[in-house]
Amino acid sequence: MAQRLDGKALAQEIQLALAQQVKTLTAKTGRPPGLAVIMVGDDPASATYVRNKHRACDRIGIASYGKHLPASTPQTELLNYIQQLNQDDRVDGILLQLPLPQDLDAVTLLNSIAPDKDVDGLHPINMGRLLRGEPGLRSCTPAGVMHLLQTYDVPIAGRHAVVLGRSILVGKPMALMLLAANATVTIAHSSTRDLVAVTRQADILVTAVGRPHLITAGMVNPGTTVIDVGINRVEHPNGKGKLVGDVDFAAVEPLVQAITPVPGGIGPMTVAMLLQNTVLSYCKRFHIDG
Ligand SMILES: Nc1nc2c(c(=O)[nH]1)N[C@@H](CN(C=O)c1ccc(C(=O)N[C@@H](CCC(=O)O)C(=O)O)cc1)CN2
Repeated sequence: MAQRLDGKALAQEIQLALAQQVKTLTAKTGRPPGLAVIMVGDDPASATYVRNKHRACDRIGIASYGKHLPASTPQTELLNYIQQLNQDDRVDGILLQLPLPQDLDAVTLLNSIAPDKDVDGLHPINMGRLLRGEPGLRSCTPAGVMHLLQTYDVPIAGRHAVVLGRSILVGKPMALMLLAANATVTIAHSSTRDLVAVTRQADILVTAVGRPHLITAGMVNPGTTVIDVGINRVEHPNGKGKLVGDVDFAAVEPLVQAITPVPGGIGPMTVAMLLQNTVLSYCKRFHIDG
């Protein structure tokens, strides 16, 4: 049976350590780190994630700012609000919760966040730094995957990592982070031919597609570490919703080296990395070693 990589437990450990660090830092500087989360519209899943982010901030002593705005909010109003937050000295991190309502231009809005407050790591400057192997704020989900792999001593250097999905939020930065850790990286996507042949070669398989049961027993090998980034809500026969990843967990778990569950895997690590990025950004602004 595979080793379960417990993201929930690791995220709790990280938050505990951050709480201690934030306490010391706040006593030193006289103000806590600040995070502004902007949510636009009423997507119920996003509302849950944003609420969880505020709660996590409260738990570890980060001050929460930000707003919940109606879906009808004009682009210019949002741009002005982001500018205000860019200039607000209490705010070290700004995050625009995705997805946005269709009428808004997410790229322009994300690009208007000051790069040194971009705790989501999605600004072209931070993406460029990742591409060039320079220090900078890293996207939270792939950073969480790397942290989990490193904590569980999963070998990366020289191994074949297959990343399924090519989004800006996960797939592309994930591939770059694995490459920076000296993996041989393949990015597979909807046009990849013979996907099974590709995934079967993976020492590390990261799937971030958003399709339940995409990864089946025939797509892995006994040495594979499977990282499931998918978060899909499916109907359970009892009528209640259930959260599943991209992997057919019951079928794949007995066949592989290690695997992350959903829930309890990469989701909680994403929030832990967001808090860590906020503290990093704060330390940088105060010229303190983080
Ligand atoms: N601006 C961003 N938007 C979005 C991001 C992001 O990183 N930046 N990621 C996702 C949503 N997300 C964080 O925002 C997120 C998703 C899931 C979880 C999580 O902890 N999931 C739990 C289950 C929670 C539940 O029951 O619903 C788990 O997997 O165990 C945290 C954060 C899209 N948008």
